[in-house]
Amino acid sequence: MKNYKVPTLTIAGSDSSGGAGIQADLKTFSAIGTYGMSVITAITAQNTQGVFSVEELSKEIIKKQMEAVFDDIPPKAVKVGMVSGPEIIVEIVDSLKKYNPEYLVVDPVMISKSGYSLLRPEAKENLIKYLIPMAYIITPNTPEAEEITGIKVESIDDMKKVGQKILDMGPKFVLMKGGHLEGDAVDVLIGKDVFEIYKSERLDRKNTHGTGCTLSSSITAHLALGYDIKESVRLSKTYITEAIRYSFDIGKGVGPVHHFYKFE
Ligand SMILES: Nc1ncnc2c1ncn2[C@@H]1O[C@H](COP(=O)(O)OP(=O)(O)O)[C@@H](O)[C@H]1O
Ligand SMILES: Cc1ncc(COP(=O)(O)O)c(N)n1
Repeated sequence: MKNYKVPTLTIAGSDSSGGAGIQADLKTFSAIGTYGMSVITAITAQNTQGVFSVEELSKEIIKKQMEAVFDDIPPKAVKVGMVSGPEIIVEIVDSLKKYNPEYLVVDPVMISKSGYSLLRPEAKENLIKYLIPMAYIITPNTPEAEEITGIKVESIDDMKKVGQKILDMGPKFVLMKGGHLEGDAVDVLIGKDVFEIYKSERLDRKNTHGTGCTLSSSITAHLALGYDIKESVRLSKTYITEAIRYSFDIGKGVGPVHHFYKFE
């Protein structure tokens, strides 16, 4: 059930073309029916054809944004996306520890669909050491899961094995996304006493800019609305599948998914 008075927060990078990052997150928070807020970590000059430049914000302004939000409108659930550099991660982790939100969804954004690195290599260690262990749920795609564990992921069996390794790093749940594998689009949810497979048909679509951002924001919004983890992932898997089905051509490259397909 929608409730536009339930606050949700995204801590992520800005995508000037509106298909991924903060912009996708806020659209998703609204489409699912929550009150969306944002802490911007970095600004990208980006469109459907690629990422052309990235400028990180200072850790001071990130801290101030977190204070401003949490002191006034404590979010029910928080999502972290692009975090860019090692100092920013430390700042975000410190603030999250201080405010201790009920649900923390971590989307370990590393490389854009267009192949641009959105996480500086020297930031990987802090992501693994500090951010991943505090997540309620982390949502890696297969290349990200490989980066985190150093193990190849080429099958659903690999997703289970590597997902378990990531679970051992401390998060409560891991959602291994299988969009980069062949065949059906299969995601695997792993927790201490939880193991669920979410399968959908693979849609033959070119416009998949922002799929990961949209899925993790949808999970965040559903958790904030009171759904449990399995139901939040199930409803979000349906949402992303339909958003991909109705994705559309805008711009000259890889266009966005349709966040508001339900409202057409
Ligand atoms: N062509 C597709 N058809 C249907 N679902 C897809 C397709 N590509 C990705 N998905 C789904 O979209 C979500 C994002 O997946 P993925 O592409 O693995 O992550 P990311 O966008 O972070 O790279 C997952 O639920 C995945 O199963
Ligand atoms: C600011 C920002 N955050 C995240 C992504 C990843 O999205 P995708 O993997 O769909 O390119 C992106 N391109 N830009």
